[in-house]
Parts: sequence; structure tokens; C-alpha cells
Amino acid sequence: MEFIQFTEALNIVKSHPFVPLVEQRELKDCVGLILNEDLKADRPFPPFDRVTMDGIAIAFSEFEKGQHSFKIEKTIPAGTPQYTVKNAAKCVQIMTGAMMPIGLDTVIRYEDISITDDTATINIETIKPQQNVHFKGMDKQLGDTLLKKGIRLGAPEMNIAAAIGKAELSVLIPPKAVIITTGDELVPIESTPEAHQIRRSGNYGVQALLNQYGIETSMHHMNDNKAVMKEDLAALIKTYQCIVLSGGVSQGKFDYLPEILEELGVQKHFHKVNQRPGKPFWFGIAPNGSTIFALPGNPVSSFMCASVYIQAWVNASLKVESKSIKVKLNKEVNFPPPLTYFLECAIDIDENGTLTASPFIGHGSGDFANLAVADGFVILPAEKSDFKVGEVYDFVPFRNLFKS
Ligand SMILES: Nc1nc2c(c(=O)[nH]1)N[C@H]1C(S)=C(S)[C@@H](COP(=O)(O)OP(=O)(O)OC[C@H]3O[C@@H](n4cnc5c(N)ncnc54)[C@H](O)[C@@H]3O)O[C@H]1N2
Ligand code: MOO
Repeated sequence: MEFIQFTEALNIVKSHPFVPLVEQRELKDCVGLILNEDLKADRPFPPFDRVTMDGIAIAFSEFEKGQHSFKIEKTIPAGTPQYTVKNAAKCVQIMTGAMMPIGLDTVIRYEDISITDDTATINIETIKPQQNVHFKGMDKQLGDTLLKKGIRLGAPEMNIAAAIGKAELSVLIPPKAVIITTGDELVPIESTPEAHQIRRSGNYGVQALLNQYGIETSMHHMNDNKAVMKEDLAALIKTYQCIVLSGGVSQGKFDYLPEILEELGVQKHFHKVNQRPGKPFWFGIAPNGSTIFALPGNPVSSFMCASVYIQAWVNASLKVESKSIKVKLNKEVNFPPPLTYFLECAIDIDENGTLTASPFIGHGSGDFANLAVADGFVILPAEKSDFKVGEVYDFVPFRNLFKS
């Protein structure tokens, strides 16, 4: 079971999905979550013939007959019930958002008319019948499905849900996770480290990624004491359906985790993937069904494993397709080891609209400062060692690429 290939490891992770929780959430808390109901139009969109410009409303047939000056019969603000014009040879002043009066059909904006006393005169030669009106049901009909169960909710979906009166939505969410750091050298971020210590940091990047995937998280730290670790872990497995460990999975004399996990009866699905970074990644399922991701401690390794595997696990569990993103290398890379190489890259869009990847090789999986100049990982396959400029490879983002 040693050293499986990347795609096999990914498939194993994806084939052990969690069962999502179903919750009613306030609309403002739904962005990024998966909709668990169809949303249908409760009225036509728009619900009435909506005026789209401030100006006057006329009957086009009068203009067609040659009439250019119209006596003003009434002034109608938005938010008033529909008016019926008494004399269709007259006009009404009307505001954006108002209902088109019965008997009129065309709006001319204030910029194209002049008003003296109680008469409006049209100053342009050409107007189109029914211009500046957003007609009832033009966009969607009553009962039309506006949003389908299973989509990921973003900003545009908030408008739609609000418009049909949904103050709360039924959404799918992943189970809460605990991120567990291990290692005697790690101190809390509030502390000033001694010369031999470092602050715990990689777990905060992993936490932010998990939050982006809709997973709520808690943090826990364990020192390198096998008995205490075993006891802590047994309790945490009972509480959390998703356990994300970092560190302690390699060959060191104090890398107790693989042993402890085995002693706790966790079924190991793999330990060690033919990849860089993240080689000692360990994955398994506890007897109670909790999923255990034991990520290598090096911060770039844990960050990569969360970006690639945990993201794919969440998408597979929520039945959301992971978007396939291809990027073009803009710098040659030579990487002889027969490992899948996840290389940090910054992404740009060239003059042809193609995503181009500028690799930042950095100083290995401890060089987490290098992540700040990158947008994600380009995946360079294990079978090759020379990757040429212009070649296209898969890419896993850890930022929103299109956010400016
Ligand atoms: N003899 C071997 N040694 C190592 C191998 C190997 O195959 N044979 N693999 C190396 C690789 S690759 C990796 S990756 C690391 C992973 O080791 P562990 O998962 O056991 O992680 P640790 O040893 O606990 O930590 C590694 C490194 O990362 C720092 N760390 C850990 N947690 C955090 C955190 N939350 N924030 C910041 N930094 C963290 C830790 O201090 C270590 O420097 O093993 C290699 N060794
Ligand atoms: O796999 Mo380790 O993550 O190369 O440093």
C-alpha cells in the first residue's frame, strides 16, 4: 500500500464522501453553500409592465399620427397602484419603477422632451413603440424554476431568492472539522517563540481553505506525547466527522500518528503519495465513519493537500463538479523525480485570453512565504521531467482568480 499515485489517491478520497447536513440558513449566510431546494418564480419577472426611464408615458399610436405635444394628465411615482389614463391623447409624467398606466404603452425620457406649463413636447424625431418598458413576464413566467437544487449559491442568487421572498434557504453543508496541529516545537501565535520554536501557522492557512469550502472549523494542538495524543484523538474522533491532522506522519522518531491511528482502529486507505509536496499524506476512515486527513506538517504540503484533496472531497460529497482549469506554462520547468509535482504559480491572462502560469519554485515545502506570490498549483504529471513553455496543464487555484 506504499506510495500510491496522485490520481488513485484522489479517487480514494472522493469515493469516501461525507453525508451533508441539511440546514435552514438566513439568506445572508448562504453565499458559497449548496442550495437544497428548487426556487420557483412566485410572480412573473417583472411582475408588472415596469417603466425603465423617468419621463412621460404616451400612447404610441398618437405619436404615429403626428402628435408631438401632449397635455400632462397626471404625475405617477413608483409604488402607486396602476393608473388608467382618461384621455389617451394626453400623457402622464412617470418615474422609473412605476406601473405603466392602462391605455399608454411608450415612455420618452426627460432628456428627450421639454415641459412648459402642463404640456410636454417631444424633441426627437424617432421613437420606438413600447420603448423604455420592461414588460410583465418578459424575463420569467410564474412557476418557472429560477434556481435548481444542487447549485452553489453566489451573489446573483441572493437577488433571486430575495425577490421571491425567501428570507431563509435550505442548504447543504459539510460537517464541522477539527484541525489538529502536532509537534513540541509549535507555540501559539500570541507567544514569542524561543530560538528552537516556531509559531503554529500552517493550520491557519488550512483553516482558511476549509472555510472557503464551507467547512466550519475548530483548532486543537497536541504535543508529541503518544499516550496523550491517543487519548485526545480518540475523543476528537467521537466529536467530529472530519479530522484534519497536520504533522507527525513521516519517518521521525516522534511521528506517532500512523501508529496511533492504527491503534484506534482507523482504516488506513493510503499513506504516502507519489507527489511533491505532500508525500507522507495519510488518509483513512475511523470505525465511527469519521474521515481522517493526516496532512504532512510542512506548511506548503498541508496547504497543497487541503487545496487539492479536501476541496475535491467536499465537491464530491456535495455533488458539485470540480471545475477543470487548464493553464499554459510561461516558463520552462525541469523536474526529474518521477512524482506528480504541484508547483506554485501566479496566473495571468494573456492577450488571447489564455490563462498563463508563472511558476515560483521557492525553497521546498517549508517555504510558505512563497505561497503569497502564487494563485494556485499547476499539476505537472509524474511521467515527464521536462515541461516546456506553451504546454498546457491542470491547475488547482487557492484564490479566486477573477477577483481584482
Ligand atoms: N527520513 C525522512 N524524513 C522525512 C521524510 C521522509 O520521507 N523520510 N519526508 C519529509 C517530507 S516530504 C515531509 S512533508 C515532512 C513531513 O513530516 P511530518 O508530517 O511528520 O511533519 P513534522 O515533522 O511534524 O513537521 C514538518 C515541518 O513542518 C513544521 N510544522 C508542522 N506543523 C506546523 C504548523 N502547524 N505550522 C507551521 N509549521 C509546522 C514542523 O515544525 C517541521 O519543520 O517530513 C520530511 N521528513
Ligand atoms: O512531501 Mo514533503 O511535502 O515534499 O516536503
